[in-house]
Amino acid sequence: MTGTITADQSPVIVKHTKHRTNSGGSTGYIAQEQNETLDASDGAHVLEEAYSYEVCKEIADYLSERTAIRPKIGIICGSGLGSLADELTNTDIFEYENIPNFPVSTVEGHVGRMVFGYLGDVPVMAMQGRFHYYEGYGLAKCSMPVRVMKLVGCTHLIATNAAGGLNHKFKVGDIMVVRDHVNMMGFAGNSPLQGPNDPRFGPRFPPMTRAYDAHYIKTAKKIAKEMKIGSDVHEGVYTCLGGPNYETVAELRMLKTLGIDAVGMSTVHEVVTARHCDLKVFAFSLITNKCSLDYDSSDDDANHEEVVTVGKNRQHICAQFTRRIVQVISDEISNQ
Ligand SMILES: O=P(O)(O)O[C@@H]1C[C@H](O)[C@@H](CO)O1
Ligand SMILES: Nc1nc2[nH]cnc2c(=O)[nH]1
Repeated sequence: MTGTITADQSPVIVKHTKHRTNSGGSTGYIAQEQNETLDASDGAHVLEEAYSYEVCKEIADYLSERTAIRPKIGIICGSGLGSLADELTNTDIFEYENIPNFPVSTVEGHVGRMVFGYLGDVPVMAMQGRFHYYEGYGLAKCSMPVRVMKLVGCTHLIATNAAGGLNHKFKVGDIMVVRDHVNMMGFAGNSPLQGPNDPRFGPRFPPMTRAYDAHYIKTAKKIAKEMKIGSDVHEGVYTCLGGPNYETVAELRMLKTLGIDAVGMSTVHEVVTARHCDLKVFAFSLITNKCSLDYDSSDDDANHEEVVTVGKNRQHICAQFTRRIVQVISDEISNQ
């Protein structure tokens, strides 16, 4: 049975409230409609969009009240990888536009719906479409669904993305299991955790040294061998840039020098948010294009059509890979 939950079943509409964090008297942790720039006399501070614990809880409750599926694993489908969610059975589907306070997906290859269902026999919730900074959403808004997953009851996040390969060993269509990330946007002072901290989600200063669960990295490589795709599956370091433009040759050379194996426009802030609220994380990149480190190779400019096409071509293998990891995680959760 597949159910699509429509807007008319939605009594819960929570209005975002504009709020200045320096106005005193409250936590300053209230959802905002849009970025609000305070002038110099107000402290010359630009506020990010933030969703309060209460608003995230309302979204989580909205979903949980409309499905009987109780997932422990949340999945984010990357560009061209949305068909992962099409593999789910017995689904309850929520269009983003019908979920109170949810943003909408504006990128081709991101359908824009939250799908609850079963991958094999494991209940999961999957975002068929994520939110990117370049769409005009702040990082807190891009990552808000991760907190919703936590409040729905998830203990694990699987994040997938399409990325450009910098490591010369990577071929188009390969999978890079994310070993670690470099938070370039964080270096520039942009974090999904910016603003007042709500300890119900997690601590003010969360560690990131073990952001990607080493056990699942090992498990994924074992699964790859069992699937006889061991030589197509690598381990590496991912970084997210703001986009939407792809990188210059000089930027790519710099990233490679920094030890980065794949570059994209997502995932890092979702993982920071997930670790803040103590979700275990597994992530992988589908290498959809090789990054040009050479000015003469003008025929291999990155483009989104190629990204989505490679995603579609590799959807079957990515879905199988994900399904097997989900099964292992689920077995381990049951045996705890
Ligand atoms: O959502 P992901 O990170 O998979 O999408 C990547 C980054 C950009 O959104 C897009 C560029 O082609 O693909
Ligand atoms: N930033 C970035 N994102 C991507 N997503 C897919 N390919 C790429 C790429 O080459 N660069």
